[in-house]
Amino acid sequence: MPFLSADERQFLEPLARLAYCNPFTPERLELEQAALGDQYEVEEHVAWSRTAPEHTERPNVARLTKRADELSTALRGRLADGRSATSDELRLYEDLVIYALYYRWIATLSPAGVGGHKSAVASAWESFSKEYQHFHRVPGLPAPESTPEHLFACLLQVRRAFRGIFDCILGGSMPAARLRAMVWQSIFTHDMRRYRRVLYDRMADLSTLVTGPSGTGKELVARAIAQSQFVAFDPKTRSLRGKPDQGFVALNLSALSPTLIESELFGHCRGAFTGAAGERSGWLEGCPPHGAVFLDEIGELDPAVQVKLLRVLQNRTFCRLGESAERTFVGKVIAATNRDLAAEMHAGRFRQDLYYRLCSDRIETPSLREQVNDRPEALASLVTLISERVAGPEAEQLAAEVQQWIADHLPPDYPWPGNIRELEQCVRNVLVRREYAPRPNHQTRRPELPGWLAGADAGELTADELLRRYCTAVYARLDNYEQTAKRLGLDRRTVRSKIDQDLLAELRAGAGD
Ligand SMILES: Nc1ncnc2c1ncn2[C@@H]1O[C@H](COP(=O)(O)OP(=O)(O)OP(=O)(O)O)[C@@H](O)[C@H]1O
Repeated sequence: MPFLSADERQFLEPLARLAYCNPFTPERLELEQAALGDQYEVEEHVAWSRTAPEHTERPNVARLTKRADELSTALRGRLADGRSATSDELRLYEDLVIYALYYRWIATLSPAGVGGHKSAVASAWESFSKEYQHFHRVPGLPAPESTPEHLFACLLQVRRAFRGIFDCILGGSMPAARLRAMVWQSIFTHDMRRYRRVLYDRMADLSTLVTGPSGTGKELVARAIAQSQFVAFDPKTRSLRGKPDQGFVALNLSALSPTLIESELFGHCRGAFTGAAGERSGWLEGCPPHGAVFLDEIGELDPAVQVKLLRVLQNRTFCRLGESAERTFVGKVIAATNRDLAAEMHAGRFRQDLYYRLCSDRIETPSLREQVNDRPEALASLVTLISERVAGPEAEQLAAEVQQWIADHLPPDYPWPGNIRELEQCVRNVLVRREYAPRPNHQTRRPELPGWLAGADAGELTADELLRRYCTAVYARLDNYEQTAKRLGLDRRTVRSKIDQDLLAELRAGAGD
């Protein structure tokens, strides 16, 4: 008698593929349907879109997990009774156990557990490892492909990635759904089995380039990828070997001069430039193996810094400004631009070798207009989701007011040049003033450089003026002398003496823009 009945095999084969599929693609629904057969319930919403409930709350998933639980127990019993199974049947058994354990222990983790909080992770591990041993310590069963701690770390990562993408990247249109699926693929590739076996700690070698118009979530995507990187689990301390939410730093390259970019990225030693009173480590140095440095507006990077960045991507080495000692970068680079980088390369403004190095993985964020053209209701659903963030329990009423305002005042083909950022602004404006004033010639791209740096770009500033403006700009952001001094590697008194009060007032007034 075969180890698996035809009916069990019919359930297990799609389930094994389901355990490793991209949850943001329609393939997931097809596999659920194939596994459940007649029991599959057609759901009102397209389940892979953002308008659907979280997958643990879906009736089809509840049916699948119930059957997976029952079957894993039954099959374990058969193995313990000495029934022989083919290698293919054993592989299906292993995938079934992974699916069942994920839904029993990982998918139910609290947000603290998903974020890597020690006690929540430790208690999930306790239950998980017990069950894991129960299903795998069966006489005659070959050792599974992964150790329990590695599998646990991978499943926690899957959960972190799912939550990060599902919660942050909004939109119920096909382009938004495709974006979520692409972000998932950037994290795990298209082959999650290979990822679990060999790629999990090599993904930092692949840089990601995010392109798309301003305000479409490029930084959001970068953050979701960074916080979903693999973090190993240590069974001795029963904790993760790193904090998943503490490895993301973002640098806006259009707002800084080449020297300041170098200082921020690579760090500097004492005296490397005027005002560098002490030494300071840069973002590359402080980035953990599971972290990422986000380089926004990469298309505006000065050619001299492009060369140094290429070296980082090729050899993973760099030097602090003013030093010759080589240091190593262990994280991932994620870059973004709303420029056409290929055109920049053809025009000779962007290095070809750097371009190809950055393009190993590309993601394109869709404009809001693209989303609305695909599905007109996408606008209303985005307004609702944004209203939930802004007004909490009063979201429904606010969303209705905003939609009414949009219908009364904007043409149906309004282009939303500022994309989702602009829609957020519109929701907030209607909340506060009951109206929104779109700019007639809304600038979709940022100016080349902010006003406070324009003189530097033209080569008109003295080093002291540049330092004054930079100190003021960083102070305007941090609002604290101590932290500004630390960030800039200067002493507190120097920072205080450099603050330009007029510029500070100007920057503060423009902060809400
Ligand atoms: N798909 C999205 N889902 C949810 N929020 C979004 C989305 N796209 C953009 N936003 C929101 O819009 C604002 C701008 O997003 P973000 O900074 O990531 O855009 P960007 O493409 O990096 O813009 P820029 O090119 O101007 O730097 C943020 O408040 C973000 O939360």
